[in-house]
Amino acid sequence: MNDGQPGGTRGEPAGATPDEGRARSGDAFDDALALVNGPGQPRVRPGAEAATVRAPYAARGAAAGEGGDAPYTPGDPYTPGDPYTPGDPYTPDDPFAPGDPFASDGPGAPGNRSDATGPAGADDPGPTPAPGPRPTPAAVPWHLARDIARRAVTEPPAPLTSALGTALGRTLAAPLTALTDLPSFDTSAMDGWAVAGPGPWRLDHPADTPEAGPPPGILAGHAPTDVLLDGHAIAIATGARIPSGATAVLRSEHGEVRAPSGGGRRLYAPQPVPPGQDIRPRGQECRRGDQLLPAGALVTPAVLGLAAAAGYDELTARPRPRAEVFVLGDELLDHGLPQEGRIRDALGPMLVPWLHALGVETPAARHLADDADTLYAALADSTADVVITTGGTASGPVDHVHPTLRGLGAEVVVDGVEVRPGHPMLLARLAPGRHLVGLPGNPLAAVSGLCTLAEPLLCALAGRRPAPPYRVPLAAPVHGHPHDTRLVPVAYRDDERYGLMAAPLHFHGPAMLRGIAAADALAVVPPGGAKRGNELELLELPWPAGWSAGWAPDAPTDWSASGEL
Ligand SMILES: Nc1nc2c(c(=O)[nH]1)N[C@H]1C(S)=C(S)[C@@H](COP(=O)(O)OP(=O)(O)OC[C@H]3O[C@@H](n4cnc5c(N)ncnc54)[C@H](O)[C@@H]3O)O[C@H]1N2
Ligand code: MOO
Repeated sequence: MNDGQPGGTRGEPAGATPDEGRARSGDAFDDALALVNGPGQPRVRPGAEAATVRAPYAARGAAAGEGGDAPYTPGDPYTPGDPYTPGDPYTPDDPFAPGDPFASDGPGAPGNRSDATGPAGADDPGPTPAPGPRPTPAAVPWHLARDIARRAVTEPPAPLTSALGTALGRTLAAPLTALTDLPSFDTSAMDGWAVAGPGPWRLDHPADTPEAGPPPGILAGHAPTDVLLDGHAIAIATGARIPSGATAVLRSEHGEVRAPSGGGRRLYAPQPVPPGQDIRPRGQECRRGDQLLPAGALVTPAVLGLAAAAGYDELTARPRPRAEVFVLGDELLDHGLPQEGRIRDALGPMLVPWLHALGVETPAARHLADDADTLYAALADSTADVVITTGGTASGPVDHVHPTLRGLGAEVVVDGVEVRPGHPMLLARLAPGRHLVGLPGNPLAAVSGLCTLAEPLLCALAGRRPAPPYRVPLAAPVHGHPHDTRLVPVAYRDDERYGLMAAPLHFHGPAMLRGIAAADALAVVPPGGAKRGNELELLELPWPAGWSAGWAPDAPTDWSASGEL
């Protein structure tokens, strides 16, 4: 079946000959994009302004969202030969294009779990309750699934008080209030002279310093006690405390020192010096007691710096959630080339650092044998806040997740989500405060489950606020599933005419990682699809936040623990 690869030669980038697709731009990202989609476009990271809704088509009214090809005028820079245009091979090969053979994975396909548990149609007798001590819920819409996952946490783990450095990546449990005014004294913003009143000024030497040579002046860290008299000046360094009586600071490059014949030194300024110039007044940034950040803010390196400046030695913050990853599947290899029906584990190497990037403490993934007893023991023994399993969510002969959850008496909170890929994902409550997220085994389906269920759950466990929805217009149309939401890898591109846009990437089949590996985000495509120019919600991939929070991936997957392969 077509697993989402573009048309033309199977496995070649869409809209390009094989050679074109592999042209190198010299830029790693453009090369990656070219490998995925054909010749690349410059990469543009969204800046602060990009966090707001950008609506390049908004002025064209409803046509942008509903009116066929209305937004595309002749001469549109995307039309001829653009790798993302409607005529691009991307479109007919889309897994949800009518008549696409991939549709056999769709909702009408025989044996599709979602059909068994999804919303009832006119003749549908409704979901059949699964056997076991607890009824299992029907598949839920994608937005609802995220909401349920977020609300599954009734009480995040108790906050801990620790030295500043160890609070990195935790979440503020209470607002950060200033313990001092900032700056805590009137401060010189420049190297130069503190002056009192209008010039020229008589240059003071601090007590006990020789008259000859440049006056040492007031340095940062000093606490001047002498009052600066009107008509006097004294050298001062950036960050030094302004002496009382001073009215301004004159920058060193703006003043001239002369030594008149009568003795002493005089300081001249070519321009009048306005009162307050280059003085940072006490309390300019905050007053003691001001709220600097709300509870729920992530403790980033910048937050640590602010907290230190504001007088904190310790922070009280909610700990990073602890997750464990169990990789299921006897077919998985941890090294070398796929052989004899066995394939490489793509999920252990991906999920653990992905969780680190989300600010989650996660040891190396454990590979468990496809054996119900092994899974039962591992789940029963785990003390993690969240256990993440991969594979075994469907109803194959070695899909043990559902029966094991029943055996453990776990409450299945979400059993299937109306999203492609990844619809067999699940969320279960193992015990009060402990959850399991079951990710489907297909690698992009696992990413979908991670973003749909694990990320909101972990965000709530960390006591963090959910990020506000982020919407960007699509650079090309995307087919929709008839009933389910789709998550499609996209890369940002900067459009001369329309600004930031999200370009859908090829190789988005459930078993493929090639698209997501080149992506900036996953676009949330509503049932029925989206046209070019439609603004779609994006789930940004967490790399910048994760890497800046300073975690490195742990040791590689441990394959040797007892009871495991
Ligand atoms: N009768 C049905 N069969 C399937 C359905 C269904 O609704 N009814 N859904 C399909 C969908 S959609 C998905 S997704 C998968 C989910 O299957 P499981 O979660 O049970 O996963 P597995 O069967 O173990 O594996 C599926 C696929 O992924 C490969 N895999 C598994 N783990 C890894 C890994 N760590 N690294 C790389 N690849 C992995 C595995 O070899 C399989 O090819 O079920 C469908 N079937
Ligand atoms: O399409 Mo499955 O949902 O491959 O995850």
